[in-house]
Amino acid sequence: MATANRALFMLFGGTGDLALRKLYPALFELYKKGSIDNHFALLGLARRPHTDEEFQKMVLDSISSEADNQEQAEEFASHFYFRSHDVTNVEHYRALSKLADELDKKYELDGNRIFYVSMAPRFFGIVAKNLKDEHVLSDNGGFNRLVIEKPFGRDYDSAEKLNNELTTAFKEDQIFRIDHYLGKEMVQSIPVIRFGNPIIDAVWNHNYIDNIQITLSEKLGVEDRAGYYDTAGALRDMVQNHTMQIMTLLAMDKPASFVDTDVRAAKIKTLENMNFYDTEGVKENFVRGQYGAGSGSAAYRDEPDVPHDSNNDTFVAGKVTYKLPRWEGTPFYVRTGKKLAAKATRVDVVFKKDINNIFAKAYLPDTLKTNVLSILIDPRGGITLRVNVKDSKQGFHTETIDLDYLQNDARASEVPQPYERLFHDILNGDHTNFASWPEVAAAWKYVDPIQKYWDETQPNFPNYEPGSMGPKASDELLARDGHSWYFPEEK
Ligand SMILES: NC(=O)C1=CN([C@@H]2O[C@H](COP(=O)(O)OP(=O)(O)OC[C@H]3O[C@@H](n4cnc5c(N)ncnc54)[C@H](OP(=O)(O)O)[C@@H]3O)[C@@H](O)[C@H]2O)C=CC1
Ligand SMILES: O=C1O[C@H](COP(=O)(O)O)[C@@H](O)[C@H](O)[C@H]1O
Repeated sequence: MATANRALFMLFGGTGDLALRKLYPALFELYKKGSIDNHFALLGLARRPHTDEEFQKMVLDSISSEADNQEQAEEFASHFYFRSHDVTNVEHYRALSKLADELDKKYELDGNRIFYVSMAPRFFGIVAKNLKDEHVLSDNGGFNRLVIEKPFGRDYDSAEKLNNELTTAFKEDQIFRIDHYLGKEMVQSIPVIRFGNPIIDAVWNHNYIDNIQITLSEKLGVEDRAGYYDTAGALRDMVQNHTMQIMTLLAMDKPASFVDTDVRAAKIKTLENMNFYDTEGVKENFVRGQYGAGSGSAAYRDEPDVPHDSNNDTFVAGKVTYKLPRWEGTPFYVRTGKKLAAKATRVDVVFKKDINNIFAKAYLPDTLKTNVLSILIDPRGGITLRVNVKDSKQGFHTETIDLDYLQNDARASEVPQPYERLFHDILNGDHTNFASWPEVAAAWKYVDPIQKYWDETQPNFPNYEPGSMGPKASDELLARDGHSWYFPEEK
């Protein structure tokens, strides 16, 4: 049985989509597992008024598919309180402090407070400042932790400004920047696959690895999020954060230990050692795309709330290289986009082929293929290793087989959702699965010149069909190096 943690959660944006769809179900899972028990309370905050009872009803509805015991669900929901609160109104914070003290006393929370800001990013800084200035932070020996949703800025300058605002009120070790991909089971498995297996650890370098491919592809389009997405685009929405975090876990040198400070140090070194591109580099190494219409599906420019002349990117592919000796000459290809052929988050590690192929000399055609280690993240976790074997026919020929591990239904249903894992880490004060400021800063410094060049040049959009794997330029990017995307695999 896990040790229960005590805390008061203050959720700014407590009636919002994220809170109701993801955060309350995640907390309920922790409650069912005993990671939080009767010593917790959650104060939901938003402008429109609701009674505690109405709010508890919203919470009950939001956890209905996780609840197999109504009594337990109601007991959980009874820990939820609501206050109408405008985050821009300083006076509203004064009442919060008193209420927090009362809840602290009622539930014996040891003064532990978690401030979760789940609202539009323009409010992140002001909430942090007001919490500090209006003395809502606990001062009786408990912890104060600030959780910030994405996006963390829209370029380096805005991210730095936001970070300065946050750090006038909270110290770096009190800030948890959410990247929900870091809460995914198979993303967290990457360091174990690499450093927990000597046979993999030993070959994880440019001597053996030809290239690494990272794909975050979605079947869905922009849906109803054009207001945000059309001002962001795939580069900001998916590359600066999720893709870079996955790539960093793949590229980092072995941390001194797996405690959060050591993991962060290894990640920071990796991010700061990417080869940052100038304009020529961007032109050569990054391509963008936007989906057009096709097979009954609307073009991006015809989606609700998208301007008809939008040049926003719904697809990005790029080639990333490092200054690290481990990766000399080994490119990392990344790709992400909407309205693609499949929902697939995966890593394909393509190994070098043995140049001294003794079989080719003796037995005619060279049918050996490269070894490929695939780490499957979504929709189903798994690992596949492509290896060469002798086929079963007369004579001596080779074929490839896949050594496959795919989570079965039972295992998949046990896997905690990302927000459940991340809440667990926040309660335990573990920063391993959260981005530190230097990581965020380096990622923005990498992405900014790409975005700048794209903002200054006219793309030829739309340039890919829904249901494809993006524009032709994405394939050409790899073809230039004599490579091709491994996924979807040719069978
Ligand atoms: N929804 C999602 O799937 C995802 C969301 N995110 C991030 O999570 C955050 C929240 O997103 P989401 O839940 O979708 O947003 P919503 O628009 O659904 O919710 C916003 C919440 O903030 C409240 N709010 C708005 N203005 C104020 C104010 N001035 N003072 C107090 N409360 C206010 C709203 O209630 P009221 O209007 O009553 O004040 C509502 O509860 C964003 O940073 C987003 O980028 C990240 C990944 C996925
Ligand atoms: O952060 C985001 O992620 C989702 C994709 O997340 P996933 O867990 O379903 O892979 C993406 O659709 C969204 O645009 C982006 O903001």
